[in-house]
Amino acid sequence: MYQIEKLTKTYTQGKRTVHALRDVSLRIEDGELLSIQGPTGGGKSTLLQALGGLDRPTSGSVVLDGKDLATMNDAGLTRVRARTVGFVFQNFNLIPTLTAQENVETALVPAGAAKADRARRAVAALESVGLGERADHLPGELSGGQQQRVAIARALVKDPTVLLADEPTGNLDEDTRDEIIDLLEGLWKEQGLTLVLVTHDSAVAARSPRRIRIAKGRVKELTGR
Ligand SMILES: Nc1ncnc2c1ncn2[C@@H]1O[C@H](COP(=O)(O)OP(=O)(O)OP(=O)(O)O)[C@@H](O)[C@H]1O
Repeated sequence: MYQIEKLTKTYTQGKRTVHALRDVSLRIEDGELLSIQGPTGGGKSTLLQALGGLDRPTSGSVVLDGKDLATMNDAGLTRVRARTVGFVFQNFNLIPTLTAQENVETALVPAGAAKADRARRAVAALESVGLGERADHLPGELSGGQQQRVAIARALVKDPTVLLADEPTGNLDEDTRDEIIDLLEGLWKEQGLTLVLVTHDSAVAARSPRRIRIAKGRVKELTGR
């Protein structure tokens, strides 16, 4: 469970101070599927980065399973990212010179998994996203939808409890978008994940049981909680 209290993030751009998040308070239950919508520059990615311990807030707290990511030391944050939280991005962020399997295996290195264990788990993760046959393909030999499947396998191979997805369908056509959302929804249900999905796409957000909107750094519930 996430308990976020008075989360504020400011950036300095030259002489200007940008308030990316202003006093955001939010609770996200275990196993919840939450989508985040809002205009560009509203603070969506900043919130996701705070949830994943990728960036420290200016003030406030982000408590995940009783531990505050806002004040945790670097070693603690590395552990959270290695074990507890998986990320999926709009641009897939695969390493172009590594095969699909090798890309997935990279996620197991920080937690110290042995080579044989990494290989076995990476193949199983690729199978779970329907890409068992493509394990030895390079990203450049795969379609956008297939590359995003590899990225999803990489995010989930470490058995995280939380999956954070930042515009995961932003670079895909409508059919592929629907396939990827079907896949994420299926994995969310099967694995009991907490899934937080940033999306510009109302058709994607409409499938979430809970939706929030972030604009000018402030959060509004759209589903009447
Ligand atoms: N590293 C940074 N340095 C300075 N300003 C930043 C930085 N990251 C984000 N910002 C600013 O913070 C505000 C919120 O940005 P954020 O990326 O969270 O918005 P967003 O809702 O995800 O937008 P988009 O939909 O375009 O991705 C914007 O004004 C942005 O310019």
